[in-house]
Amino acid sequence: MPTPKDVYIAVIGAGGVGKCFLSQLEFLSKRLAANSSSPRLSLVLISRSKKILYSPQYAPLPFDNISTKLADSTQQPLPLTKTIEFLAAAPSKVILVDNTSSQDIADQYPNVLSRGISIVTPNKKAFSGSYQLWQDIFAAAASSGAGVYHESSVGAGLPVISTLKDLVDTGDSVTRIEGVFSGTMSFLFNSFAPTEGSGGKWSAEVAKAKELGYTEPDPRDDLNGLDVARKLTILARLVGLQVESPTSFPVQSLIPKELESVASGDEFLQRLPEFDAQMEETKISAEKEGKVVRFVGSIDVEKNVVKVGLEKFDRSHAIASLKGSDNIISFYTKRYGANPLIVQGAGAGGEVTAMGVTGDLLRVLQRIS
Ligand SMILES: NC(=O)C1=CN([C@@H]2O[C@H](COP(=O)(O)OP(=O)(O)OC[C@H]3O[C@@H](n4cnc5c(N)ncnc54)[C@H](OP(=O)(O)O)[C@@H]3O)[C@@H](O)[C@H]2O)C=CC1
Ligand SMILES: N[C@@H](CC=O)C(=O)O
Ligand code: NA
Repeated sequence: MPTPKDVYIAVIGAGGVGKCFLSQLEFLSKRLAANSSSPRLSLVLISRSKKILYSPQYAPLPFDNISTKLADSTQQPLPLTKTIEFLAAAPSKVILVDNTSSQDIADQYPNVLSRGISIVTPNKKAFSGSYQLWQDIFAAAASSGAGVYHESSVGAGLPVISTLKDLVDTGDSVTRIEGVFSGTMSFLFNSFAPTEGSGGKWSAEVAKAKELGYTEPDPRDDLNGLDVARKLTILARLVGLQVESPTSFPVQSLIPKELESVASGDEFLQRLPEFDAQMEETKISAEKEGKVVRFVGSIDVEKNVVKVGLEKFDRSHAIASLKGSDNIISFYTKRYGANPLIVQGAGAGGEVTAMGVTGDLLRVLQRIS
């Protein structure tokens, strides 16, 4: 029999972020179990595209070798609607952790939340899809009392969304947000066009970024600028701008014209070396001015202008001298004046992204238990 302290956890997606999340969840549930007044976490469902592992009676699934057990599971996959039914029927509170980049799952958030199931996720699709979906999500959460948290949807585990919410909720007036919002783009330009030395080949750096787990499941979603556009859409909405979609403002794509219609991400990566000369030209043109090129985004709140694309920077500029997959996000506000509040650090990677998801899980626990 469940006790009021039991909280059931369902995890969809066990890739780069999902696997790291599971090990952090194991750590957290052990830590909470050591304190008798803390909620007791039970993992009751885990799934991937074509695999599922769940306990029909909501008995906790043991954590040991959970990814292997999922891969070997012979349980019949449940359609998403059945998964939601299963969770809604649980005899205790439930938190759904969406570690996918699926739009289909994101579209179900209003339904999930209206059934009283809380959500934590690094998936940007729900919060940067149509403005109607954004409104439906927060309306469903408000009426059911379920929590919805998505810190890792911008700047991975960096405290970007929580910082912006604190600024807004304490009455500061945010006038401008700008910086480097993509771990992949940061890594690519820091290694392809470093402030010192000559840098690697563009296509080879793209392949490395994918291997390191920085890119979206399909790296074209990073290179076409859409990933950054999604993050800016989320931040713009949080400061009150009614941005309709991530394609409703100027976004520069780095996908060569000739590769725009290739069928798969793998074919795209295979053919990318044919177009290295194009990016090389962009780099050389900046070098001729003594500068380096970087992929940045900005939101001018007062003018309601959002844009994403390449810009040239002096080598001494903070954006030019970032390292690895670091993001840098500057919040200009009335309270902070001429010196912005700056958040900086790793903006991609399984562990740091999962940390933002696990931190959000803690926030939901504080709220519902
Ligand atoms: N990687 C990073 O640094 C960051 C990632 N994020 C976000 O985190 C999320 C996960 O990224 P990442 O772990 O790198 O991606 P991966 O491609 O490594 O993992 C995605 C996982 O989701 C599963 N999946 C996809 N579609 C479905 C579906 N319809 N039903 C069930 N499972 C599904 C995949 O299963 P299968 O393998 O079986 O197909 C896989 O286990 C994305 O939304 C991404 O934007 C956010 C910040 C940083
Ligand atoms: N692909 C994204 C992952 C985090 O959102 C990035 O590189 O920033
Ligand atoms: Na974040």
